[in-house]
Amino acid sequence: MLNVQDASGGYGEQTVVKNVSFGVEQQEILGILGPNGSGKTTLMKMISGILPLKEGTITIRDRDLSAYSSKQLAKEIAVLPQLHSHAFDYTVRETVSMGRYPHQKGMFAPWTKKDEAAVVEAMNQTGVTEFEHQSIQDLSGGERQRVFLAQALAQEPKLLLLDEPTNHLDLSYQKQLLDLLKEWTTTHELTVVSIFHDLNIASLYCDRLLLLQAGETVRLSSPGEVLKKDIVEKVYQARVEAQVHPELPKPQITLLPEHGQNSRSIITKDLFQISGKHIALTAPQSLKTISSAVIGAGLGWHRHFVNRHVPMDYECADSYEEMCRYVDKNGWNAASTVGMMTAVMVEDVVIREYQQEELSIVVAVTAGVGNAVDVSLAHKRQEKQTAGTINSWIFVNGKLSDEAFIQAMMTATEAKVKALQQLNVKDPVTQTLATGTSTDSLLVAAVQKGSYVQYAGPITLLGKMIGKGVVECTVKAIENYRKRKNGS
Ligand SMILES: Nc1ncnc2c1ncn2[C@@H]1O[C@H](COP(=O)(O)OP(=O)(O)OP(=O)(O)O)[C@@H](O)[C@H]1O
Repeated sequence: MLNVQDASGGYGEQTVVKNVSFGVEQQEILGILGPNGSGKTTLMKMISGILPLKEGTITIRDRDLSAYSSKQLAKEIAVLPQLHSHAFDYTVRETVSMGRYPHQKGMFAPWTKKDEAAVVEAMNQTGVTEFEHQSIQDLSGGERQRVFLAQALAQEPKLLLLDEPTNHLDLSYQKQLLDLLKEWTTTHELTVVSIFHDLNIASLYCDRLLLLQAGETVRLSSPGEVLKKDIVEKVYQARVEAQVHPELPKPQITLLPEHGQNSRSIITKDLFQISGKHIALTAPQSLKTISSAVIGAGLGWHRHFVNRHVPMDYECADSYEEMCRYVDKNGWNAASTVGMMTAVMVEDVVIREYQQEELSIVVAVTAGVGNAVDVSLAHKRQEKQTAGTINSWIFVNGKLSDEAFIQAMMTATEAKVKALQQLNVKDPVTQTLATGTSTDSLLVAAVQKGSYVQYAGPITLLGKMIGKGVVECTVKAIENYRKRKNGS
């Protein structure tokens, strides 16, 4: 559709865009990214024919840009420039109707049914029909932006050039506008080239990205290949992290500000509060967590940690909601709490501290083995899940990588199995060695300050402490449980 070959351009003597080459397929969305002043708008001006090339060629449908008359070009390309505050005193309908100009034959050409249909569709699709008879001067920035998009769409272009289209739009209209463009690429065979400052929006909606720096191409590829931590950090001169999107295989860039959580918070045994109803810990600052808890599960940042006693026959249609209510009622905020449940007596918890070199951890375990399970034979069992019994918490006074968080979960799980072996705990149904209970839960939480921990497998510094700590605490917690059972 569009082909840019070795294109250079700029203003007067100054060459701003240098030797840029790329092609855009029909129905593709190409995003142009780059820091302020990197030449994005200049390149757009070159593509739309406003700014002549100093070198190279640009073709649209294999025909050189210079071979098109301005009216012919307007039938192919529509441009939505960056929104400016000034606007003429036209109504919304008049403004959108101007988009039909390239399709009209002569000054006094009749307004055709096709013109009317294109204007109505464009206004409907962009949600501006309700303002149809209002002056665009009376609209908000976001509403005006949608009117100019409607004008561009009414033009029925094959190629749409956009400069920061989501500027001024709230989240909902950003999504609507970009969903609409994506849809038009298939329904109207539209091709889109758009400048973006928001890297994450560009990642979500663009098929490919062109990243510019000082007028030159840094990279031209899929979002996954362009939005890499090292590339973005170098080009934008900012600390970032590239993370996964929860639903799509598209990277999302998160800024890492220079201000972090200030003081270095250390988790110690003294922070635990144990009552007959629960074990609770409120950290001085939020901790990064990974857990399989009832609330606050998965990856997150949490400040409150609760392991709550529930009766053996606890049954609730929505234990998540019920647990949130319990946590809120007790004065913690459910959104910042990792909450677990256990049927064992919480007074029997075992909490111990471990330290090696610069690194320290606190392990807390509540354990009961009434519903112990041999995972290898669990497929033979039919009974329902009951409240969790072996709940393990591991607090790390260090900074963990993502790998370390996951390896810490694995190491802790292996250690728990070892504790059950040591005590010869059996699955009461199969009479084979148990590997856990039916609903065990695990938390790894880290202060994310101090010693950096890249790995947490069994023979790493952290892994060794987790291995020793979880085995010792689990064994002791099961002994406490057995003592109470035999004693009662
Ligand atoms: N009309 C002009 N005359 C002279 N120089 C210009 C003109 N327009 C832009 N420039 C210069 O060209 C360079 C690139 O500007 P351009 O607007 O293309 O950057 P950009 O990547 O779109 O920036 P931004 O993200 O800030 O919109 C800048 O150094 C700018 O000062």
